[in-house]
Amino acid sequence: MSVLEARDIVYAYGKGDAVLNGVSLRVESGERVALSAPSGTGKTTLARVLAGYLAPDAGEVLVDGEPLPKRGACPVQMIWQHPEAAVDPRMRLGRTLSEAGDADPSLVSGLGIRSEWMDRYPHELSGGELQRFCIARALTADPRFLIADEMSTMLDALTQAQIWRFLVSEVDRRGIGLVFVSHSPALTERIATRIVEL
Ligand SMILES: Nc1ncnc2c1ncn2[C@@H]1O[C@H](COP(=O)(O)OP(=O)(O)OP(=O)(O)O)[C@@H](O)[C@H]1O
Repeated sequence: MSVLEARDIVYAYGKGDAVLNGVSLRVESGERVALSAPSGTGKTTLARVLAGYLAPDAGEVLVDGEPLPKRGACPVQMIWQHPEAAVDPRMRLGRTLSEAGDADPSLVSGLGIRSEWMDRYPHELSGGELQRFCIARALTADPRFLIADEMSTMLDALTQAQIWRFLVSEVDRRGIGLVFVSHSPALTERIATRIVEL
């Protein structure tokens, strides 16, 4: 079992007021935790801190008691709201995916990724198709925790349902801890094993 801990996180953008002011969170493998708070209160900021994209001004993020590694695959992977901003626009998707390692064929097929998409560039795919690649990449990195920040907000209802169904079965099967942000109470209710109010 793994534990993701955020301890007394303080974060301010630039010289502004702290967006996060002493936030702590503990998530165990197998949990699916929804972060809930009104708009603008720092859910996305916390997600970025948890995945190591932002360094906190104070406090620490630990996985099994260790800080996130500075090099190599991060045990905390993030899935972003806007997949087009999360991939290199000049790289074919097959190469983007392989950068995380050799993707398991069952992962690729389970996410409905078609083989002909591998040779395409990001602008040649829809947002939903691209998000499938981002999820495949995050899972191929073999994370212990996954942070999903409004990952399906931009997608149609059918794609949203497909992607979530697959992701939940995959994190449960692998014992990955999931932290997610969603503005949909129905989705939160269905997916979360625990809701944390920031
Ligand atoms: N890059 C940035 N530079 C300066 N301020 C920022 C930046 N990103 C976010 N903020 C500010 O930090 C605060 C928290 O933003 P954040 O996106 O983390 O909130 P959120 O809870 O995820 O909001 P929402 O639910 O609307 O997505 C907001 O006041 C926002 O304006």
